[in-house]
Amino acid sequence: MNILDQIIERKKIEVKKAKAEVSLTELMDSEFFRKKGISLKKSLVEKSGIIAEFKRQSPSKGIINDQSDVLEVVKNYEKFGASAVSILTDKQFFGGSLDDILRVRKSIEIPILRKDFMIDEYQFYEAKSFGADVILLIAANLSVAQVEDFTALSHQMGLEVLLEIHDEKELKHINKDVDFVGINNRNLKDFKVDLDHSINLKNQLPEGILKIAESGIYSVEDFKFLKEKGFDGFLMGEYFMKNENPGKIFEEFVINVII
Ligand SMILES: O=P(O)(O)OC[C@@H](O)[C@@H](O)c1c[nH]c2ccccc12
Repeated sequence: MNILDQIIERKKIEVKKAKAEVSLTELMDSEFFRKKGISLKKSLVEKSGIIAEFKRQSPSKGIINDQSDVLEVVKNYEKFGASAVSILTDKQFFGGSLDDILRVRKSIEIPILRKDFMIDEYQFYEAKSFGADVILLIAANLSVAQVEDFTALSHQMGLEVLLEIHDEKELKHINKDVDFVGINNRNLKDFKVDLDHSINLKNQLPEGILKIAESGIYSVEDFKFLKEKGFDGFLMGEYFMKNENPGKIFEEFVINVII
């Protein structure tokens, strides 16, 4: 079984457990459930375009940073111009939790992307109730019909949708309602990173859709290359998180790419 399949198997068990512990009605009782979300569409064009990620560990890299405090890091991401923050909420493989979102929600005003493996409607209620504004759908583990249904459900709740694809056969998952298409430069099955492959795929996207380059952006040159090729947004995690002070590295990076 590849790692993505392992994650999904585990996720099914987690969702089942969460459902037994907290009902949908309880989730819908949250103050955030009734609040309007903060739009990434707007902030993507108005700010740096960078969606800066908080990620403690990953299956491909092991521990990346288990010392930094989520609140301190995302406040700095916001302060120095991030368009949004991405927070990994998978515990088993990425060391995160929904509580990380809850903890920071009231302290920042930029959108929060709940980064997880969405397979069940319940998780969308969770995302909204813990204060997320955007959710990720990964084409590699969803059917075309699931992407459509989950997009409709997200919009009903006021969540924006980032659909992640990695190869040509996933182009069919794109529908006119998704808010952003992300191209993952990293293959989630073998972890290989290839920026040229992403440019190739980007050229096959429908016109007018907001395009986000994801993963493996490890230098100012990588960023500038992808920007020049027409990406509107840039999802970056490890480059910042592998340092003791991710917010400081973010600040330096933004200064370098803006000049
Ligand atoms: O740390 P990186 O290489 O900058 O990548 C960030 C982000 O794109 C990556 O964490 C990611 C992209 N898609 C995912 C899906 C699941 C988990 C993680 C991801």
